Amino acid sequence: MSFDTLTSSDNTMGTTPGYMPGFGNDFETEALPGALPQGMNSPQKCAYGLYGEQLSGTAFTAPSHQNERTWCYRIRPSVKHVGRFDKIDVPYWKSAPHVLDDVISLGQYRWDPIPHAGESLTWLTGMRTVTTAGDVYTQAGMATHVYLVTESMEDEYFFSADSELLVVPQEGRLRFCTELGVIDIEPKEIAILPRGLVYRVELPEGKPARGFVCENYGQKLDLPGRGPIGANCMANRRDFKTPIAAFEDRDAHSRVVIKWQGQFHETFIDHSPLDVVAWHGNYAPCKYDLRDYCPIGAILFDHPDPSIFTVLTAPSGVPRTANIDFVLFRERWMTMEDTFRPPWYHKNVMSELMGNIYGEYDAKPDGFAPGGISLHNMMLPHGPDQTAFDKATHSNLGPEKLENTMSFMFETRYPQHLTEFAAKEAPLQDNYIDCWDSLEKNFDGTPEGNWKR
Ligand SMILES: O=C(O)Cc1cc(O)ccc1O
Ligand SMILES: [Fe+2]
Repeated sequence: MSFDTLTSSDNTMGTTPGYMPGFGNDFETEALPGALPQGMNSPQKCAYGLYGEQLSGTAFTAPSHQNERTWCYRIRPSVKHVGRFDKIDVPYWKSAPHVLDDVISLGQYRWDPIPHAGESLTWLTGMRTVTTAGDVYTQAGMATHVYLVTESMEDEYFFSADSELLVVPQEGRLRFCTELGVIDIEPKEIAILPRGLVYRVELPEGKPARGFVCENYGQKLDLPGRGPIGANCMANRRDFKTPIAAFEDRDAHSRVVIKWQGQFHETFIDHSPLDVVAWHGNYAPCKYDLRDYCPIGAILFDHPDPSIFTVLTAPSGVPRTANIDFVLFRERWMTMEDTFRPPWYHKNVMSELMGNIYGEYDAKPDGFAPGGISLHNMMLPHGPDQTAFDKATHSNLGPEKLENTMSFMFETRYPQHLTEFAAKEAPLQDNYIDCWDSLEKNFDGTPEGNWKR
């Protein structure tokens, strides 16, 4: 294994991150030989003069198959990475409950891609909350955001005590220099940043980046149970990648920003907090390539529920009713016979926020652009637009490959509330609901119906 260690003048944490395969594994990794204690967690004196420290992601007493924690061996303990806190304003990053009197969230909404604003924005200042759901104070619900990043964070670090972040890039690369190692992602990949993990976000190519974030206030994202599908397909555990240890021993005046109970706080220190030389455990960030997702689908007739495309799911406490399902609609074959193949018209007790990563989504060939977002809130009817309906009802149904398509859904049991940014600043399509305007009555009392097209 190669190690990315740094000199005190280096700010990059290496250029080629290394990863370990597996989802939720008990990993161990060291950036200096012998830095990781063997057979115990808390030796009287740690090698290299390091401090031992535990990062707990679940209650100490959580059932053992769910218990997550990581032991870090670091240059300074985390208490040295914070000082006194001052509240700061991060005006576009909102948390639930955030229900506005003059904004109507009841509706079907769609946005054009949110453009870069022409101002210099970091991961923190470039986060634009679109919806919030549930309640951050009680660790239930989520928020959805679009990030518009044009600048790397420099001598600035962040962690969210409120949430785990699921990051879905749509344009440009990102580098997460975290306490536990470095993760690079680009469009078609995702990253998961656990609650409490300190990191800095860089643009490794210096090019602006845009993408989507699902902020999970609740229990951690997990792989869905496959039930009768068995042990393979959908997202396979081995395809998730967790970074190897990397650290900085760097003295520089630095700002640490913490999101805690929906509010932002800053504190200043005189060194980099990314100083974990070795670690072991199962509470760690990871990345996943969405091209590794192996969809399971209908092979004779009918259109199954989209839950078959669940990549990750976060429980809510109500059995099989997710706080968040992350669902992927990617390239796949359509083979169903005598079937209306695109998503059916429906109303859903869950609320559905979708984003287009690239290409065309089969239910919305018109107007749902890459980078665009749609929201079909709890119990709001929706379904294919006129173009998709016409194709689905009149085309010959041979096997057809849906090519050049990758959209996703953040689905939650909680209704989603629009922020002021989403309702008033972002490029909301006023005419979105017109996409169903021309759907006609084909009913004429005869079994054949009166198909005008
Ligand atoms: O509304 C949508 O486009 C998402 C969706 C897709 C699908 O195949 C079935 C149901 C569903 O909500
Ligand atoms: Fe839907």
